[in-house]
Amino acid sequence: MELILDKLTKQYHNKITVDRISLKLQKGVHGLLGANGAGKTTLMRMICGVLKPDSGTVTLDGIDVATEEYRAKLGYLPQDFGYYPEFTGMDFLLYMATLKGLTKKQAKRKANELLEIVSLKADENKKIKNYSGGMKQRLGIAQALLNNPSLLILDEPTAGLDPKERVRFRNIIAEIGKDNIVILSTHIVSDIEHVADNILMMKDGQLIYQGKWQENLGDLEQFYLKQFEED
Ligand SMILES: Nc1ncnc2c1ncn2[C@@H]1O[C@H](COP(=O)(O)OP(=O)(O)OP(=O)(O)O)[C@@H](O)[C@H]1O
Repeated sequence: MELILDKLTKQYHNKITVDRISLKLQKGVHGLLGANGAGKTTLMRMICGVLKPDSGTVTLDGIDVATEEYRAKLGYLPQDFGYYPEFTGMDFLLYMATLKGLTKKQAKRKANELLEIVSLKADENKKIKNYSGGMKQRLGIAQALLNNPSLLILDEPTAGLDPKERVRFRNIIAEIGKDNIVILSTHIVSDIEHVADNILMMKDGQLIYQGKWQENLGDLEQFYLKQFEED
């Protein structure tokens, strides 16, 4: 399994938001770090095919991002994910499963399985408006997993989670990353430090670091802060 970005570029007005990013990613958890405005969301939206690049390509095992075949392999939790407050967790997953083309029987089976994985089984009949931030995020991950994606994209998924939720979240992500490609963006180093197999660091639309974090470079947090200090 391989995700390939080739000179991916997006410009808004006079500002290049994503600047010729080329990358090859295999299975594992990839942590995308960058300050607010670095271009993370723009990059992720292009990887998900919801935003068309000005130039460059995105392919998963040779399949182009603009195809139905690619979409079938993709799971996406956007930053501004809209939940339906009056739905229960179970209803929401069944609804999303229908949108993704699962039959009623498949939907039921999958929803049950995922609620178990994200530890929401006991709360499946509670309305989402009564869920905590962490519970909503876990439900968001569950909906992204409905189609057994081999590529999972999570945009700032840890925003608003308390420390306990963060740990729980990390464990879920690590498990999924064993067999799939997971890309997760954040501006908080500690969110990915212990879970990411690979670090991607973005600044002003460019990748300034890519690879396993090398201990000889020192502390990741210090390195990260230094990159953004110079501005
Ligand atoms: N639709 C748009 N029109 C104009 N400018 C945009 C648009 N989307 C993003 N930008 C600009 O592109 C830059 C990068 O935005 P982006 O959301 O990709 O960054 P980010 O790293 O995800 O930051 P954040 O964590 O704040 O979401 C910002 O300067 C933003 O104002």
